[in-house]
Amino acid sequence: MKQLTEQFAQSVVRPRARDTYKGSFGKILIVGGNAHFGGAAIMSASAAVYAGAGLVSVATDPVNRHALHARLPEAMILDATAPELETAVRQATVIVVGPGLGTDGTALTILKTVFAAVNAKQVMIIDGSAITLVASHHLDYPQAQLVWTPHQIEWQRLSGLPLAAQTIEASQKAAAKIPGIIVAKSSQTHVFVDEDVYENTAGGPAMATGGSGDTLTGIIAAFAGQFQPLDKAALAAVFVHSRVADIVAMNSYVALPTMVIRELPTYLKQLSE
Ligand SMILES: NC(=O)C1=CN([C@@H]2O[C@H](COP(=O)(O)OP(=O)(O)OC[C@H]3O[C@@H](n4cnc5c(N)ncnc54)[C@H](O)[C@@H]3O)[C@@H](O)[C@H]2O)[C@@H](O)CC1
Ligand SMILES: Nc1ncnc2c1ncn2[C@@H]1O[C@H](COP(=O)(O)OP(=O)(O)O)[C@@H](O)[C@H]1O
Ligand SMILES: [Mg+2]
Repeated sequence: MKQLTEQFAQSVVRPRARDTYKGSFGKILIVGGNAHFGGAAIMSASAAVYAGAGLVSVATDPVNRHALHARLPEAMILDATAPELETAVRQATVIVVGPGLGTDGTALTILKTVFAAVNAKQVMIIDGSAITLVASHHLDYPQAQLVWTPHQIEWQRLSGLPLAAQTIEASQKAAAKIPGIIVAKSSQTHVFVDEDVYENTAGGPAMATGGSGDTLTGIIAAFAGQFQPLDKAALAAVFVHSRVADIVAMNSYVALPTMVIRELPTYLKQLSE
């Protein structure tokens, strides 16, 4: 098993080249946030912007429009149920689907539209409700470069492994049957990439608060848009998310997602130097 360390993240997060523009750092589309879980999409999008993504759009329930614009004017917005969703998916380089999407009929229709529109060159991060929908509706895996970010119950749904049976060996076996990178989140997150297992060395119980996973999706998306190859970008994102939470937790009982997001640019600057 390999360890995810700061040294590794440092090798991925490099200073920005001078001859660049916003299009150099990824065009991210976040698909999520129904009328109840708008915050999840806002946290994912905020994390993407603060982790350096070039352009971020959010396809969400229109009820979230004002909240998103007020919290994050850097992001663009579209109605997830409108025909523009398909075009937005085609134009993105990285798509996040699932944070706060919900699991009702509308959510399923949105997810199917996204899966049908992606192509093999695009990166897609599948999280939260989208994982639950894939498992419960036995959806075909989409043709894209996939990163799955299940928590333990979502991993149970996707892999069929009950929580108590989720040993590293069993999870690795199950991960091998699913295309893409699996970020199996828990108090001890493991990442499965091809034959390799990576163990996160950062993070702690201050992260046990709603929205921590939504935040991780935005960081992975931003890194996928900025750094290659995808496996290194995703691994570095997992470490950075937890490390920044540890830094916040030095002076705070809980590492709220909004606090972690705010600290990202400072930590990334230090890491890149
Ligand atoms: N502010 C917001 O809008 C938030 C929206 N969220 C969204 O809500 C949707 C449902 O996500 P949930 O994860 O709550 O729902 P799930 O339907 O996946 O529920 C998980 C259930 O399993 C239980 N559980 C036991 N062990 C667990 C473990 N190790 N990790 C996680 N759950 C464990 C929980 O108590 C819960 O009852 C997702 O789309 C998610 O993105 C959440 O991220 C919370 C914050
Ligand atoms: N006790 C803990 N120790 C370390 N990391 C934790 C702990 N509790 C939660 N986390 C991290 O917080 C995140 C929670 O993700 P998730 O359950 O999907 O949250 P949400 O859906 O509410 O955003 C994961 O990255 C997980 O590893
Ligand atoms: Mg989650």
